[in-house]
Amino acid sequence: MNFNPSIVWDPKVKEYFGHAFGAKKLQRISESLCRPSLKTCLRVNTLNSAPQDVVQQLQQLFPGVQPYVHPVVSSAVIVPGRGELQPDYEQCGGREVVINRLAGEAVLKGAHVFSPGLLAASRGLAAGDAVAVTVALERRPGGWAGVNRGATLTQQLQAQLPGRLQLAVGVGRITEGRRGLFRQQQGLAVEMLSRVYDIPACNGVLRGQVMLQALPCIVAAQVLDPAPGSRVLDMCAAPGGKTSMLAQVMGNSGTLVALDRTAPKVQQVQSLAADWGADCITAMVADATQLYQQQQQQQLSGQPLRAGASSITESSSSSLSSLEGSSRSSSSSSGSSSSSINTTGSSWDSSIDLETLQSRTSSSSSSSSAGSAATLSPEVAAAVTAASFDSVLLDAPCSALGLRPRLLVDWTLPALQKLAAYQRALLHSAVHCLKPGGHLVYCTCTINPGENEEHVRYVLDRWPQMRLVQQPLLLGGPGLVGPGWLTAVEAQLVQRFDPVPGGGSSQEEDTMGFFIAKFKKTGSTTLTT
Ligand SMILES: C[S@@+](CC[C@H](N)C(=O)[O-])C[C@H]1O[C@@H](n2cnc3c(N)ncnc32)[C@H](O)[C@@H]1O
Repeated sequence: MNFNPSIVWDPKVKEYFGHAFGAKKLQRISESLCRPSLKTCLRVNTLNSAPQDVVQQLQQLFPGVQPYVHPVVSSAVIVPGRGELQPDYEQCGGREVVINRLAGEAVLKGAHVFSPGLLAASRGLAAGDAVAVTVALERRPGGWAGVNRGATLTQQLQAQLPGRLQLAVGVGRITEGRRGLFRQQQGLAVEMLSRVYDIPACNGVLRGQVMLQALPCIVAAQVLDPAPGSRVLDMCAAPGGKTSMLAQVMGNSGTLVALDRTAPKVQQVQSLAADWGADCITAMVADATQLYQQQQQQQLSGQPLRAGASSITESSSSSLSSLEGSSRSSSSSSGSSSSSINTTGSSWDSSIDLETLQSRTSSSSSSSSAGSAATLSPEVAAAVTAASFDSVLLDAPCSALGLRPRLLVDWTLPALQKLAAYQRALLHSAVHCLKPGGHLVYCTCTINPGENEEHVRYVLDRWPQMRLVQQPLLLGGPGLVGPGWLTAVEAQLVQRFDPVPGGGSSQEEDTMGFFIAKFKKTGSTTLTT
């Protein structure tokens, strides 16, 4: 048993990324993506706590660990971890539990195993037994094809799950005997005794004083740098990490409108705002693609906004849901966009627009209203008017191909292209809501140039009023240069964090993959641009 994960890319995605990064760098990225960062980052709520005090409290919570305040980002505290380690599987005497991918990724970040993550276990386990914990990946060679939860790890099942032996994540102690383990639907199932990575579990610690937030996310909010008292729009806000950071930068003064597309997500933002005492935040349910589309349609048809229009619900902003679902199938129907070889020599097609996307997604689901103009509630329409924000943050829903650790990637190129079309619709809204003279920060947690540099090119080419500007805090490396991407000068103005140790501008960083661009709107735009 060992820990020897590898990312299996869809061949076309691999070709596209190989073209962007080169084979050697893609290999390095792939190796790091399946491993956790050894530098957990916590953001301190400087509205109520001093980073040095937080360091002292963390030292007491995690004896032997040496947390420190980040040398550049003073609101960030870094908690170092260790790995790779070699747990002693001998002590388990062949006893094993198999867990699913999400549970496996959580264990790599310092969690224990909870009941919903359990898939299978050896015969005859008793409460308190030490067990080897292995991970079975769905949908991939050597993965499981539908193991029933609660299955006994017989020789036959072991033979069906050979890949798990290279995904052993540690040794744990089970809380119940075999039957009890699977009877319970929630709660602790395996208390981890040793893991391949020793990462202090910081989730939920010092609530209200700190929150787990990757360093590039903190940088993104600092880069927007909204002035106290200004009007700020966070278009895709939940769970609210960056929203709360923006409130911090604004000194909790001014107006910070935070949107997300469903009520439960907006509640997450509200609850975080309450925990952090950030009362400049107004969180609202809205489909941010509609900020532009709806007003454009109303202008074209001369219709005022319908009074009493219902707010956006999950079903009415389902274009993204159906799109996310499509990433999990490699169906060629989702690829009906003709992938063409473009000038960069790769097979990325940036010509799909949201209308095409919506007509495709709505035709695949008759109940979906994705193809129709969803309505904004009158409250949102009143709060989010055209050209009224000093600063806009678009932390776009993305393929998350920078998040670590990630044991499985199932994105296809057509699915990534659809997602990019959706992001472009959000960019239209962002530009539309921004005041002349205002700033937009666009960021993602993906390495995919089609969701990053490609969109920067799109904005610059489409709106001459939008200029890339120098970012006040640069910890990442430059963007990608090339046709359809950036010029050498532009590349220096964006920042790209590669998800590898030393993947930013400093060898010290060990972050997730992330991308940040900052624009200034130098003149007004119209609804038809
Ligand atoms: C990357 S996450 C945002 C993370 C958040 N900014 C933070 O720092 O905690 C993207 C968010 O966009 C939201 N989203 C997706 N489509 C949206 C839309 N059309 N309008 C508003 N929010 C949307 C998703 O629900 C998700 O919460």
